[in-house]
Amino acid sequence: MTILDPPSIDISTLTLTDVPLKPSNPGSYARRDLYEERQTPESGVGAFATTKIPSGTRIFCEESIVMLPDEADHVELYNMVKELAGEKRKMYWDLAASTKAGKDVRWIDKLRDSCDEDVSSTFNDLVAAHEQAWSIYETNRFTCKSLDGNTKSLGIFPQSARLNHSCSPNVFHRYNPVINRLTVHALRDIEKGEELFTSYIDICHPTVVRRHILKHWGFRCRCSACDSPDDDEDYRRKRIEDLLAKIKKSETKRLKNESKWTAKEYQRSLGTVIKCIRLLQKEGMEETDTLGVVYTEGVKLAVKVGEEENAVEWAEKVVEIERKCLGEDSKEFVAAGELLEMARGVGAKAAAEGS
Ligand SMILES: C[S@@+](CC[C@H](N)C(=O)[O-])C[C@H]1O[C@@H](n2cnc3c(N)ncnc32)[C@H](O)[C@@H]1O
Repeated sequence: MTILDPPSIDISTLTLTDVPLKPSNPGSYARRDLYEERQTPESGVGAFATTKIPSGTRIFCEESIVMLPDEADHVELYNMVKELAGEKRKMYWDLAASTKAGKDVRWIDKLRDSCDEDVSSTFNDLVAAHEQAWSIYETNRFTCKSLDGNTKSLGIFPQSARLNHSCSPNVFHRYNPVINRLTVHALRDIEKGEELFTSYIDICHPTVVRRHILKHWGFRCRCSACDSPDDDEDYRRKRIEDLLAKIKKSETKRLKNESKWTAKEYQRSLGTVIKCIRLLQKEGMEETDTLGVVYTEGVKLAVKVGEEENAVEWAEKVVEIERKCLGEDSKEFVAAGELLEMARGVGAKAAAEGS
């Protein structure tokens, strides 16, 4: 097939509302049959596998106990935490608090204004309680994007909040707006006794940037990627970060100008995608969702340059990656299925035209 033939489904116009999402309510759970929480020597409480956990297993599927818009302040948070009852209240106040008080203290004036009785003797205690609640919130909150991706909230999921960080994680977390739960999946087989680590940050940054961002949580990461004496590994992560930015930029350009793109432009973008895939594989990031994102762009480009076999193979990988990282009830998995269908359709059409 030539570049001028459009694919049978134009993915550039596919929106989330087109994706047939399964309505489901899977309940809220943490698989305590698979892991236990215990104190670590240097990282507070952590979660440890008590049995072998196969790759792709959903270990947590948790509802938030606190969820606030991105721009909420100390007073709004405290008012929400105050309403928590019983076990949820205890869970919240038991969580780690690692962040320091911020410089913006406008919320203190707001708090004073909202106190309608004379609280002058207890006001300092009230401020300290607000600061503690805020530090817990900042240390443990997860980003929660709405189904259309346009609204960002921050939620507390108290069992998943016990997961410590690694820049070479063995589990993957994401808020799933279809089921309104945070899910955590095993990225690979995890052996009994291993600690479960998720990543709090974008692991494609080089070490110096990761260290800087992780200061927010008040620790220095000692994972294999951060302590690696291999400078090449750091170089590869920096290169991956650059390639991902390049892929994003060219995708934006392509979507704006699809009809005018030349074969050369498609080929050049595909070359960048292939380089990025190789580096992600070399860095051992083969199972992460990032690779799924890169393969997805690869599929869209491959169908345009007539590489239908690659397109189908990569789309199959996207389906497997999304199943493993996010599960079949995620919008990403459903979209991956659509992508595979499109790639197969284009392949079949090309084969029919060639025969
Ligand atoms: C979301 S909590 C994780 C659970 C926490 N360990 C606890 O005791 O509840 C984040 C905090 O855990 C600690 N932490 C997480 N990952 C760590 C790591 N790799 N090394 C040292 N401390 C870590 C830091 O204090 C961080 O602020």
